[in-house]
Amino acid sequence: MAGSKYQYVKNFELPDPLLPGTFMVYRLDGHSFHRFSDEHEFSKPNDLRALRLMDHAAQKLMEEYPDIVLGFGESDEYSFLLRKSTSLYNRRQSKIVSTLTSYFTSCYVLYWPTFFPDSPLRYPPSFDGRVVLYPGEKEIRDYFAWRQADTHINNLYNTTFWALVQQGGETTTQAHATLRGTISKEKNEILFSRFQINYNDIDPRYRKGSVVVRTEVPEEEAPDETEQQKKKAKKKAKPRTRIDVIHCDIIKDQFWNERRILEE
Ligand SMILES: Nc1nc2c(ncn2[C@@H]2O[C@H](COP(=O)(O)OP(=O)(O)OP(=O)(O)O)[C@@H](O)[C@H]2O)c(=O)[nH]1
Ligand SMILES: [Mg+2]
Ligand SMILES: [Mg+2]
Repeated sequence: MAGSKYQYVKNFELPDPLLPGTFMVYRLDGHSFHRFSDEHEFSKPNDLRALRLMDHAAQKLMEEYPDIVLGFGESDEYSFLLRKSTSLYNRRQSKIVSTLTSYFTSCYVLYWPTFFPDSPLRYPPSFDGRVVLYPGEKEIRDYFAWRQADTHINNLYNTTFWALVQQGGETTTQAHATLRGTISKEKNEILFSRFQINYNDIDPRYRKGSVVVRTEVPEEEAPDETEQQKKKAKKKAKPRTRIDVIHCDIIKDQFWNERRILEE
């Protein structure tokens, strides 16, 4: 059937497949969260509620999309690694980016009241999304190292900045000036000598960001299952997994050696 005379316009919709056999990293970032965090009075330098909500939305996304093998979050952003061989939506770029971004955003809004029980949403938050393809394991390791190094740099800066303002009585302009041109060691020294803060004692959640991984669940760890559920679970070829949020180093080899993240 030829369809209607209008149908030719469909030909303007071009396919946008992502190169097969490459690693796909999908990253989203809160749109204008500088304003959003102000309007919702996020605490400075880090708002635990907001970070936990991001982590929760990331876990929900990974529950929905089994092809995501790793997540990493900091501030208003999250990165997700998809299996190299994923055929999610036939690797159609816009379909993947728009659906994942929309699902994460919906989760962020749906679970907002759980994490902000005393602070209703004042306007609808939105996130941008993108996919970047990487050819090999080295680039994937370096990508995640880049994001975690960024977490460290930003957190050290923000922690020192807000200590100068909140505890040191400096104005934000003065604090900017105090920190201009300082290296990490100097920020650590300001924190320690002026505010008795040992940077390494700060919660790893803030220093390392959030790492979301699938962990295989050994059978004895699910004690409330019935015998029938246990049998059913055993029958399944795939081991059962749990989606955990941890705050560990992902720059060194150990994390990657302990897990089979980069395997098919
Ligand atoms: N107070 C506070 N602000 C936060 C927190 N997490 C993120 N933000 C804010 O969110 C911003 C995120 O930075 P960006 O993503 O670079 O900037 P943006 O304003 O979202 O702008 P675009 O991403 O370009 O749309 C930070 O600069 C902070 O203003 C937090 O835990 N506490
Ligand atoms: Mg942003
Ligand atoms: Mg950001």
